[in-house]
Amino acid sequence: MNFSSVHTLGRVAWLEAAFYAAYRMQLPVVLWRLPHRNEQYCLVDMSGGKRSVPPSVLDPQPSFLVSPFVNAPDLSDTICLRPTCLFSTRTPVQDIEAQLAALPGDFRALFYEYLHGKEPLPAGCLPSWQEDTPQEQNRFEALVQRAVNEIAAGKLQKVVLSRRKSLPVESMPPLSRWFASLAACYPHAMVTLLYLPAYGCWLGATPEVLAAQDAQGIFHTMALAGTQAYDPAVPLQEVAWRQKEIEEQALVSRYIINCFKTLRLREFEEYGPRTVRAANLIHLRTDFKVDTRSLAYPQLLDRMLPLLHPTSAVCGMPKDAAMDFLHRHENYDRQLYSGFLGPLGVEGESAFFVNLRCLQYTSGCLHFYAGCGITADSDPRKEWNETCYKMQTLWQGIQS
Ligand SMILES: C=C(O[C@@H]1C=C(C(=O)O)C=C[C@H]1O)C(=O)O
Repeated sequence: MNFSSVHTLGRVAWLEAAFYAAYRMQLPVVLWRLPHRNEQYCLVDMSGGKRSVPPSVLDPQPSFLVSPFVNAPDLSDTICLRPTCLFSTRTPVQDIEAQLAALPGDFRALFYEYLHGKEPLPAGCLPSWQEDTPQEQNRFEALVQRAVNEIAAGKLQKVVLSRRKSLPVESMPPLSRWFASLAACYPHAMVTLLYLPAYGCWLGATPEVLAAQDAQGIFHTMALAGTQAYDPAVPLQEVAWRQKEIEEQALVSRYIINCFKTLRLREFEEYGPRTVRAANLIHLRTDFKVDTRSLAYPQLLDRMLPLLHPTSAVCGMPKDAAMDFLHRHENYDRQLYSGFLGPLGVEGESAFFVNLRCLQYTSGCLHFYAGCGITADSDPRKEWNETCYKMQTLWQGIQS
């Protein structure tokens, strides 16, 4: 191998090569780019990705956590990826090569074939967008109506209903190119490309922080709910919200405040609600911050994570009644959609995001996922349209 030619390649090519080599060898791998950052990271786990209670934020070893939507109360079904190899677009090439040396020879061979273009990167075409059938629209609108009726009967206050749209594809799509497009188009989002043997490939650009703790010990979570299409003619400060969205978002804020109360923590700061943009959509958002250093509470994230997931932004209120409704009526397995994912202790930071605005590639199909919060005032047609906009957001991002 000619090292000098390898060294001149952009580091992004190294991430791509590692992704496809791991995918071909059915090893867990994830690429990610945090909101408002430039660096992209890659983690490959040769141990296969074990399920466990999430490691503590105080654990000195970095990891990447992936939780399905349905998890145990102690989150023991979380997949914990440990790095056999972990590098970013800032890592010196010599360091990446030293890490690769620890990987098996067949992985390295594939890796360098992708890196040198001897093995072409997947280049499958984007399928054409197929409109949903009237049956699918009717089914979803009837589901929304059923939820509205149960809410009116006082059985629950809010439930978040979702659906999956599947498009057949002939060959593996250019997932890493789509990852790059999303990273370029959506700087505010957490952009992830993940492969897990049990779940296939997942690509997403999510605007929703579930829980994070930065290197300065600042804990952050948010209540994000209420959705409208973004209209560039209306400044964000002038956007008007209906009572329905205001209440729906307030329920999420109340849910988060209750989590703090469970821990008897009063020292949180609350900002908002404000209108924020997420690609071609806008939402209402309240941010909550806690200075864990001044409170001497470094493990706050460990305590909050199992209380927060799943928040009423993706499940509902009360949580058990909403989950029960979803089990009885939603009629499909969300898998990783509306679960959470993110790095733990990578360069001193941990940040978990709700897995929204995502697609899954598995066995000849692309599956798009989207949901919407249902309250007593929901209109089934508007909720249907909301799921369409959310899917289109991702669709537009990968095409650009
Ligand atoms: C469920 C989704 O989004 C969630 C639901 C929202 C809503 O109901 O308005 C808004 C943001 C997210 O918390 C999704 O994008 O699939």
